[in-house]
Formats: sequence, C-alpha cells, structure tokens
Amino acid sequence: TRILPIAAADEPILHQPARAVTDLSDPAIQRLLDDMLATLQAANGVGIAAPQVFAPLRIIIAASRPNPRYPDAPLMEPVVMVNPQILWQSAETCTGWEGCLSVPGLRSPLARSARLRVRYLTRRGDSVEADYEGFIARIIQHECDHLDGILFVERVE
Ligand SMILES: O=C(O)C[C@@H](Cc1ccccc1)[C@H](O)SCc1ccccc1
Ligand SMILES: [Zn+2]
Repeated sequence: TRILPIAAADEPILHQPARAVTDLSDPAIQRLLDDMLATLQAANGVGIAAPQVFAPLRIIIAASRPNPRYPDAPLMEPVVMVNPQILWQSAETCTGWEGCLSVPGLRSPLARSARLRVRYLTRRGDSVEADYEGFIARIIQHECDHLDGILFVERVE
C-alpha cells in the first residue's frame, strides 16, 4: 500500500471526465483502492476521488468522521463506490463548508442537495443502491463532481 501524490487544482486530469471501471477483478484496480484509502487517511480527508491521485477512473471513497467543521458528522466505515451514479437528489439543499485536498487552504460554504440516492458497485462487484443525507451526501456530491472534472470552487457563487 502506497500513499499517492494528490493532484493540485491546475492539473488537467481534475478538469476532465473519468472513465467507468470495466474490470474490478484487475489486481491493479484493487491495489488502487487500497492506495486511495491510505492516501485519504494520511491526508485527514473525509473523501477522495481517483482523478485526485492521477487515475482517470470513476471511483470514490466517502469516509465521514467528526471533524472541527462538522463535529456531529457521523463516523462511518469508509465506503468505496465504483462507477457511482446519483439516481436522485433532493431539490432541498443545505449549505455547509467544503474544502478539497486538491485546493489546499481554501474553504468555502457551498449549497448541496440535502439527500440523495446513489447506485454503485462495491469493490467486490456487487451493485448497491443507498440513500444518504447531510454531510455524507455532501461528500458524495463533492467526490462525484471530481469524476466529472468539476471542482467545488467552480460551484461557489
Ligand atoms: O478533496 C476531496 O475530495 C476531499 C475533501 C472532501 C470534502 C467533501 C465535502 C466537504 C468537505 C470535504 C477533503 O476531505 S478536504 C478536508 C476536510 C475534511 C473535513 C471537513 C472539511 C474538509
Ligand atoms: Zn475535492
């Protein structure tokens, strides 16, 4: 397991759409998942997307935990989502602080859907549909934006 370098905001890979994963049994993909988790934890993040570690693939990890800005954020087992699709998101939004591992030092309030339904593949290839709300929904929206080449700073009014 390696801690991978994190792409800075000016890297082209962060501004282009990532490709769907076609072969989850590929050992290189499974190693990437382990490396993304190690990198996320080393960076004290609550989420990470594959393009941030220079892999143009549709993979995200959400790992909410209580933190200074979100003291009541749920502590969750990190969830790996391969080829995540947001099936539904509430028109209702809530505004909260966001940061980005690729934009060090910048924090800004941003409105996100309060609730969403996601379909994704687990790292073992099982298809899952799950509902999220609050801070975890925020993380998932932030990470899915990375898969489409969108940085949170581009959404700030
Ligand atoms: O750059 C990333 O994608 C990871 C962000 C995820 C994030 C999503 C939504 C709201 C805040 C962060 C990093 O975790 S930035 C570090 C961080 C950690 C806790 C709270 C705020 C920022
Ligand atoms: Zn980010």
